[in-house]
Order: sequence, then C-alpha cells, then structure tokens
Amino acid sequence: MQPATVDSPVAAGVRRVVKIHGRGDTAVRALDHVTLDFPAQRFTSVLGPSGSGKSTLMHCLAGLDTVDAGSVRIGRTELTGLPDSALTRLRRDHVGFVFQSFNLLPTMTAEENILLGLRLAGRKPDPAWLRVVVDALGLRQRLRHHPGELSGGQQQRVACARALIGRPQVVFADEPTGNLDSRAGAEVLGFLRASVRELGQTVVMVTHDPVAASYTDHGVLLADGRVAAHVPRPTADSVLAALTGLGV
Ligand SMILES: Nc1ncnc2c1ncn2[C@@H]1O[C@H](COP(=O)(O)OP(=O)(O)OP(=O)(O)O)[C@@H](O)[C@H]1O
Repeated sequence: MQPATVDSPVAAGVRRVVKIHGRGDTAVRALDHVTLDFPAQRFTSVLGPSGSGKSTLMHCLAGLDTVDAGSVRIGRTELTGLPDSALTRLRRDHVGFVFQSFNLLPTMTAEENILLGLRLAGRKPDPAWLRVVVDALGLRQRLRHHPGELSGGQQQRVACARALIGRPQVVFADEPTGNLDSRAGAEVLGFLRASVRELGQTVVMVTHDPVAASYTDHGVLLADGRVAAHVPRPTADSVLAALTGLGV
C-alpha cells in the first residue's frame, strides 16, 4: 500500500486567527485568536459546545471562509491573501471533505461520485489507489449503485472514498456520523482511523460526540471561540470529563 505524500509535518494550521460574523451590535467573535497545528498523518477531533466555533474554524482552515486577522495554512501554502481562483484550486487538489449530509450527486453512480472531483480537475485516477480505497471501505459490490440505492452508512463511505481519492493533504470531516446510527457511524469512524494509520492520510473531524472523538489521536476543545483544552489520546470518558470541565 502506498502512503500519502507528505510535504509538511503540519497538514493544516491557524495562527492567532480571529473571525467575526456580522457587524455592529450583532457581531459575533466566532474565533478569538486561535492557534492550532494539525499534524500530518494524524486523526484529530475538534470538540466543543454548540456555538463554540468548530464549524467556523473548519471553514477558515479549508479556505471556505476568510479570516479577519491571523493566518491559515494548508501544508506549506499560506491561504491568507490567496486569490479565489488559487483557493479553489488548492481545495480541489489538496483538501478532501466529508459532510454530515453526504452531499453525493443522486444521478451518478457511487464510482462516478468518487471520481468526479478528479475528473473535473482533469486528473486521472490511480487504479491501484482506487482499489485500495474501495476495498478498505467495502464498496466493491456497490460501485454501480446510485446513492438512492445505498444505506446512509454506505453513502457516507462513498463520500469518504471521494474525499480520499485524490490523496489530499488533509480531509476535513464535519460531524460525519451525525446522520448515521451507531453501527454505521462506527464503521465510518473505523475507516477514517484506518485511513490515517494504514493509508497515511490526515483527518480533522468536527464532532459533538465523545465516542466519535475516542477514535482520534488527539482532541482539541473549543469554547467561546478559543482553544479551551487539549485531550491527548482521547477516550469517551476523558472527552466527557473535559467537556464537563467546561461546564457543558
Ligand atoms: N454566518 C453567521 N452569521 C452570524 N453569526 C454566525 C454565523 N455563523 C456562525 N455564527 C456564530 O458564530 C459562533 C460560532 O458558530 P459555529 O457554527 O462556528 O459554532 P459550532 O461550534 O460549529 O456550533 P454547532 O456545534 O452548533 O454547529 C456562534 O455564536 C454562531 O451563532
């Protein structure tokens, strides 16, 4: 199996990032001088109460939103100040996404969904890597199915394959198990963990769920737009205790 190409020990990071939503009286400081590094080939969870800034952080990290101060990098590339066209290319070529709601195209087969991003980028899939990803996700028998013919767990596994097929610098997963039952959720989490440990990928996952966080190598807790705590080698209990310590 070929490991991912790693061109930096830090897959993504933010330095003293401030993000303010809205203006004037209704302005909300969603990120308040956040500094974090997400190491390559690690599975990191971002936790915290509702409104603590998790989604905002992910959007800023992925270049989907701009920051008001501070800097953001993906690998060795500084995002702040990049023109939109360069940001779009960076996302397309170096970032994978897994969303709570799967976001598959219903008229395409599972295989077409997996390969769409590469096709749009004019890149050819590496057949060996496609095989590795499809087999790791148990999707071999499902490639010709349309999303409507797949269970939620299978659809999310297709979304994971789509995220990994271009061997991105980092995969951002936003509550990837939020719409799944616990068994399907465990399968997806097990795969994300295996994609890091066995395939050398890097995954950053936003989650509310201490059990989901227990699959990761490191947990970061946000509260009120700030880094409130780190939970190394998280277990469901240690995450719960850290969240409780925040008064959540
Ligand atoms: N587009 C927006 N306009 C105004 N305020 C916003 C906007 N997006 C987020 N916020 C505010 O910024 C803060 C952080 O929101 P964010 O969605 O990042 O939190 P979160 O931790 O992801 O929450 P949840 O777990 O509920 O998804 C919240 O107070 C939220 O109300």
